[in-house]
Amino acid sequence: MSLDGATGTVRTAAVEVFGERVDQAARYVDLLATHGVERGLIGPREVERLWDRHVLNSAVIGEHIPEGARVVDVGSGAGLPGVPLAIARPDLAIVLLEPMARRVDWLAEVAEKLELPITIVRGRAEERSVREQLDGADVVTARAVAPLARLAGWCLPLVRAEGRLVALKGASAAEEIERDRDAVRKAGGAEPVLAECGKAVLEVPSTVVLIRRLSPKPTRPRGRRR
Ligand SMILES: C[S@@+](CC[C@H](N)C(=O)[O-])C[C@H]1O[C@@H](n2cnc3c(N)ncnc32)[C@H](O)[C@@H]1O
Repeated sequence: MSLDGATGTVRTAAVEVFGERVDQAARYVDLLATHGVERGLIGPREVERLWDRHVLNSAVIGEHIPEGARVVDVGSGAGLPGVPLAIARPDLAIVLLEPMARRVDWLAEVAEKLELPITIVRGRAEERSVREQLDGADVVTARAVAPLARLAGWCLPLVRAEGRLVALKGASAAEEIERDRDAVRKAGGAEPVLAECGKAVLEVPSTVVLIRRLSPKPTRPRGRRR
């Protein structure tokens, strides 16, 4: 399933998105299609659509990530979206956060084989030790980890004030925003914004929900009221 077997559209998109690092992306696709499937990290039926539905779809969220940002990818699993993002955007400092030992081992192997300068941390986003270690990120990314309300509660504490959560979502994104906007606000987020990315290169663009972390309100000095 390297780029040789891909359609012309996918090949053009891959070159556009990954540029001179397209071979590195192809090596990641091959790893997912072989060891990733053997180790149960990706379903066998996904192999046919690794490029468009997983790898390219993940990498294009970089459109919403500023140059040189410090990024934490929560719940990376097989490495999505963090690994394609790291390949497409070497300017980013990326941490992959994942609680399951088996998946952490896989991520470490991928990073080594692809020679990617990413950091892998084992833990859950809501754990105190993880918050202490990783807070202040410019951007937190997540795909298929939790509904928006829970995701905001887990991820926004890791984001610096005025930084953002970029959540890759499917067709349910608009409904999730309607349902969860109050919970997002309580978790310290601004109004969630629905956006598409990869429109110029993908047949089906990726849908993301963007949530800015609000700055804390200044506290009034006590005892000064007249
Ligand atoms: C359905 S998988 C999605 C993996 C990957 N993001 C993807 O799109 O293929 C959800 C992942 O989130 C991780 N996860 C679940 N709860 C988490 C938490 N509280 N903090 C960090 N990761 C979590 C799981 O271990 C799992 O790897």
